[in-house]
Amino acid sequence: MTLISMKGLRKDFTVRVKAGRLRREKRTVSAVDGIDLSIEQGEMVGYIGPNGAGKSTTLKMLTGVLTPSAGEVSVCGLRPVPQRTRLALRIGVVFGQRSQLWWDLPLRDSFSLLRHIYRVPPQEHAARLKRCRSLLDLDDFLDIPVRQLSLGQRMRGELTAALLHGPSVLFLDEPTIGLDVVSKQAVRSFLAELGAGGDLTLVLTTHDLADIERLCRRLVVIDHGRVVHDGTIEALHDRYGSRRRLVVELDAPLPAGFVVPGAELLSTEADGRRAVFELTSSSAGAVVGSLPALRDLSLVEPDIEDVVARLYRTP
Ligand SMILES: Nc1ncnc2c1ncn2[C@@H]1O[C@H](COP(=O)(O)OP(=O)(O)OP(=O)(O)O)[C@@H](O)[C@H]1O
Repeated sequence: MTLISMKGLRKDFTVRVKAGRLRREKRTVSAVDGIDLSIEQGEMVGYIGPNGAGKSTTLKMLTGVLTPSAGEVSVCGLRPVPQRTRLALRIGVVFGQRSQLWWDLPLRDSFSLLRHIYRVPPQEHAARLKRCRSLLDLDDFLDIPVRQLSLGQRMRGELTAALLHGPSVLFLDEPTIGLDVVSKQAVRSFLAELGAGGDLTLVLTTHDLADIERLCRRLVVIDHGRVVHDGTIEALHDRYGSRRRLVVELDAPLPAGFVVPGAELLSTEADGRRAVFELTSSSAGAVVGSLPALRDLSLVEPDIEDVVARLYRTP
């Protein structure tokens, strides 16, 4: 079942730019420039792109914060702006930079207020909160006012707040921004656990590609407000010719002019006792089989950061 649909979605902003010492002229910025996309129930989609690509603007249109300039958008069968109140019951939203919690209240009280606002039956609320408390380790800071929480603690609170009414779709804008390694892992594991149920649909924007690798089967890359890739991470590697690397340690230096068909020797170090091959069409086994005096080896998977950086640079 399609839960999110965008057809020819556009958002133009009119901005005033300096055009001389005293003059300013109007210019139109197409933040989202004709996006067609549909997302099915249960999909976990990474929505990425360089700064200013239009990610937040898209999320704002999907969540009813911004009215599109043109095109159609529907989320859970609703039109986000005119049906915003009904939509709020079906979606959860976490914008990393903004809070939906009450700054002066302890987390526990924020959660209880949200139960009243969304009119969640007490048992349902209690069951969801229990799950979040255990998966996100909330108990140590449930009674502390939100303003005194660390960023990582607050983010765990934000995720809980976004889920207590049982939304079908979760929109996350940079949920791990500024978090330390441990908190990032806690947030990712929590989201992975939620996704494992197969019911929750998740749209995630992030500049941290480890979030995507850990969570998302599908990757949508946008640039200048347009979709430039829509597919799996593997498809991205295939498209950009990413290749695995084989690093070998040898007991004797690699013979001069050493060649293996289907692999390219990228570099040698330690007087030829360490060599790095890129596997073009050959298997690691074929290279290893032809190496003299092999002591140790490791295979390095292609790095998604490199591929995405190349994609961002492609005009
Ligand atoms: N309210 C606004 N008024 C004018 N221009 C805007 C407004 N909001 C966004 N823009 C412009 O629209 C473009 C897309 O911005 P958006 O915030 O959607 O990008 P983003 O992909 O989320 O970027 P980032 O990764 O930096 O958060 C940018 O050129 C931005 O300057």
